[in-house]
Amino acid sequence: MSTISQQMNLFSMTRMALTLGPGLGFLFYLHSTTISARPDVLDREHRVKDVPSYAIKDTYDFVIVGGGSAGAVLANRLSENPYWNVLLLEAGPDEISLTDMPLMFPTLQQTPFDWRYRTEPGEKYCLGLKDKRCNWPRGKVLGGCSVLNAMLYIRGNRRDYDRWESLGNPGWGYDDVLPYFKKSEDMRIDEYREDDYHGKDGYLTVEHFRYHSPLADWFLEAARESGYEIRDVNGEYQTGFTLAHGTLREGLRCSTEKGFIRPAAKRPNLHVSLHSMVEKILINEYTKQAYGVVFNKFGLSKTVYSDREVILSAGSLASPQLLMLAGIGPKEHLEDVGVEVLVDSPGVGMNLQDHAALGGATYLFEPTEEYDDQVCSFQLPKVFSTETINQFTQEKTGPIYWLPECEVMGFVKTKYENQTDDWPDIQYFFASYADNTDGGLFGKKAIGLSDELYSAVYENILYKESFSILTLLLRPNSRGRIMLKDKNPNSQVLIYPNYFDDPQDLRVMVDGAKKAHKIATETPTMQKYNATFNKFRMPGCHDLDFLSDEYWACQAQHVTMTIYHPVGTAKMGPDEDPVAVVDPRLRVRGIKNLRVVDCSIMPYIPSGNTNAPVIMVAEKAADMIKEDWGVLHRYVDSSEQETENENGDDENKNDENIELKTGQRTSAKKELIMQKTPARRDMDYW
Ligand SMILES: Cc1cc2nc3c(=O)[nH]c(=O)nc-3n(C[C@H](O)[C@H](O)[C@H](O)COP(=O)(O)OP(=O)(O)OC[C@H]3O[C@@H](n4cnc5c(N)ncnc54)[C@H](O)[C@@H]3O)c2cc1C
Repeated sequence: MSTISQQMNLFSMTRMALTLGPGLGFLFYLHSTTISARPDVLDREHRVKDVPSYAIKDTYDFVIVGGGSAGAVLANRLSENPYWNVLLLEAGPDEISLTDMPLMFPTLQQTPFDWRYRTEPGEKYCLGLKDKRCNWPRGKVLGGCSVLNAMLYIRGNRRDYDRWESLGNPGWGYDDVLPYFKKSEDMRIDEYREDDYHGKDGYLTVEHFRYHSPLADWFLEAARESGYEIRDVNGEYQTGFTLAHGTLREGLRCSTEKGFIRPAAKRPNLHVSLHSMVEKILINEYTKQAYGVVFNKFGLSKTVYSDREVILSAGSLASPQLLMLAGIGPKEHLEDVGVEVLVDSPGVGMNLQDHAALGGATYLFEPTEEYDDQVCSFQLPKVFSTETINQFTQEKTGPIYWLPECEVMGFVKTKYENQTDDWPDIQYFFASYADNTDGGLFGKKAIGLSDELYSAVYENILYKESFSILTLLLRPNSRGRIMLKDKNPNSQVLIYPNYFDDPQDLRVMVDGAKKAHKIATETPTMQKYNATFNKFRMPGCHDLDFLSDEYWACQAQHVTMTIYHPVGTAKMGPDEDPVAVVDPRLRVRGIKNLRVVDCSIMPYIPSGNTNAPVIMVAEKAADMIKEDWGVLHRYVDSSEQETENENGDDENKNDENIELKTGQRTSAKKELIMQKTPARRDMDYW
């Protein structure tokens, strides 16, 4: 490093250290004012009560490990049956008021709500990040990643699910899963409420973000000028652009904790135990039957037994870890780390897929006079103000309801994709935010940008009006892997994402980034605001022609950003597939009474963000579990229900035993015929 860049680096670090105090001061003031002025955010009445250790029973029908996106859905749906007792074990705490606020999205990472994973270093990715390792945030909180995520509601493409089915997974085609997307959804965007692709009676509320900057309109207009449709990308067609749809209720985050657990929190047959780190799945080595778990709560080890099933919903990193620790995994690897092999399951931890993005594509622009008194892009000194806090606490408006990281989203096809097909291979996040606009306080820390890169690329354009575009690879060919570090359940797994292992992934990314660049610089709308690419180059890419294909590829390999969607590490598949870990009913092969229900089971990553898909997976899994245990469950969709009502039937006729009265929901759209079914035990195991 030259002396000039060393000095720049030192200046940058000192400046950040000096601005950290006021930044954190803002957060503290916002948090404390919200507590006193916004009881609706705290929602004390509906919050879950952590079951104390002494009240935890010895045995439950179902023990769910992990209260994240999927686990929360299961806890609700399984405890709909009043004859079943359900225990949900979550390693983290409950949400807090800051997690509700869309603007706070990047500030939640690298905090105690985040497991703070980091990938192993590689030669082809994350080269501009600290130690050449990417940060992989994962929610350690009730609601899991749905509490840390960017709230973007995207389902993926019809073809994704048809492909899952074609691999030998009956019941997972698009026409089968669409009813479950609809079942979970409480669509509140007026124009989509009555549409065939959306549901309005589910627990997961979907809205537009309440606050937008003028850039949102410019982005949409630029996309239109580039020939793209503005449409519902969760509807009949996916290719096109849209104002972001968010998992939001009244403008605030609708995590699965808020959506699914709060309405069920008062059911007597559901126990939720927080701060409960599951360390071991108990499996009878002779019968190969799962019968409970060992977990640690506040330093005390506790064992609970399951009468029916243990369900792993600990996410794509921890579920394969717990399987491997229980002796279910690739034989050689288990032997290497000294775990006794129970089932040689070569697919556990394999098939890791993630959406990698090309980060750092920053554009400067000049707003015209009419925007003089407006916040255009997110600029920390303008947005972190008492006025913003007052708007939030007193008027329920303002930038706290904003997600500058993605105002507009697009799905496009590169030259490598069939142009007549509606199966885009690239997704864009058009952001009225860039890493220079927060002075490095949050984004830099969350991604893990190196000090050297930050000072070289951003220090000269600090707090200037800027936007950025994230280009994301929707269907990577590269595959990564999760491995155990050792036998200790508290050790984090080793993550090898292997981004760009297949060179075609880099080619697709480059073509996608160039298309985005055209939208950003060659459309009349963007030219009106003189949008230009940040001229300060990536260290490591200096020698390459600026914005040549090689330069874009180099940038992708330096600022490689996870879009936080790891999937596939315990994939489902038919018996013939030797690396399928679970069957199409999500039962772990070779073990009885053990299922995996979370992102791990996805054989291929969906073409879009993964929260809505995993919620769909959990909704469907809950029905499969009910079916498998002889509990008839029929979901009646709205049209059928209306006919029944016209015939004079009481719409709540089967609901008297079902405690669904908390929250805003009615359970009128369901008909549940519950019967007490005996647990199937092959032997007495304790
Ligand atoms: C920063 C970020 C931004 C994202 N943005 C979006 C977005 O905008 N839109 C979108 O659709 N998706 C987004 N995602 C991805 C999406 O949220 C996840 O794919 C999804 O939430 C994963 O759900 P899951 O149920 O598989 O796992 P998780 O939600 O991760 O749930 C796993 C749960 O298990 C708990 N757990 C783990 N190990 C143990 C243990 N041993 N004992 C007890 N509990 C345990 C964890 O604490 C966690 O609560 C984002 C994710 C992140 C992290």
